[in-house]
Amino acid sequence: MGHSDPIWDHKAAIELTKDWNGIDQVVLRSPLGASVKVSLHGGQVTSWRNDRGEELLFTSSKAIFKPPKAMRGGIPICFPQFGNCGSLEQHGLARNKIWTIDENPPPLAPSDSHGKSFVDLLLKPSEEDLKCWPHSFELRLRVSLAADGKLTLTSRIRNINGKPFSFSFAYHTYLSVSDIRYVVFIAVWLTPFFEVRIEGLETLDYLDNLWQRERFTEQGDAITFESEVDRVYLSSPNVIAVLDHERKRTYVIRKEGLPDVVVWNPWEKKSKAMLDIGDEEYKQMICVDGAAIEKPITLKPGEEWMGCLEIMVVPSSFCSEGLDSLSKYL
Ligand SMILES: O=P(O)(O)OC[C@H]1O[C@@H](O)[C@H](O)[C@@H](O)[C@@H]1O
Repeated sequence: MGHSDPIWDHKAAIELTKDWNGIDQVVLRSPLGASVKVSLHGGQVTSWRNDRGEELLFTSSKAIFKPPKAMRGGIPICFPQFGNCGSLEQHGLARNKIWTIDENPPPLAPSDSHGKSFVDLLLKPSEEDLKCWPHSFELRLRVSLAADGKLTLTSRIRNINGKPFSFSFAYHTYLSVSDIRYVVFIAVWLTPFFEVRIEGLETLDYLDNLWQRERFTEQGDAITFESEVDRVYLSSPNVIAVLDHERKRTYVIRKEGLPDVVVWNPWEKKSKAMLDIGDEEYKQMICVDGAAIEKPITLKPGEEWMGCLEIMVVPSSFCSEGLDSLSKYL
């Protein structure tokens, strides 16, 4: 755990508390009052607030905060499997395990900690895990909060010894948005625009989980929401944006080592069938995950992979500044 700015009070920046289940969680704070909560259950970020105290991640009011299942919201980590593409439990084992705090992590680039509050977590397989997935790995996660409120998650996966292994990975990021169904009419153009849209995935190929992972090509301008969506966009640009006109804010997302983007919203029928999400809550959330799914990552003994996700929230007008311009906030 650390904070690299000696002027900022270390104790105020990082606090170890218990979550609702009595499981350890780490609270990171920025000098201006932004905060992040990370539970040792799953290494899951469960809250990210800006300096006005507004929650930026979605958590279901019906979320079940009880191990061994991950709670519905925040940023669960999917590893070593995404979805049900494999023999493991849905989305792999990492999100359902108790992680530890890594007091002595191998160094990262100075930019990963400079001016930030951060914590390093570690997951190693138990004997039980090795029976389901017989690979010696170390999964390290650094969660950091910058002074300007930017959230960064850096994961490193190392093959400790033995045989090569392959895995998929995703930061299953639940963003909190205004009603995704809303349409606004701009008087000048008289064209309907959705209040919430994703930019950066136009013209990409995607695998549609609602069509047995068949491959399609995105035709629309920006991605908007009118029904259930469950897609893996392939080989996307490293910066994408989620615009929320109603709340006048844009999530700018940059990823490294994570070529794919999962976009998921369960919509009405599926939400009603799920125990841990309110019937109407699908309107207030979208999952936009930085992921490596289509081409699993393979590590030989001793090799390490790194996947990083940065999210910044910036005030926005209705018209996007364009992704190149938005990148300057990261
Ligand atoms: O209910 P879970 O296991 O958290 O998964 C939620 C959803 O996660 C998405 O990422 C998957 O693409 C969906 O198919 C899945 O339904």
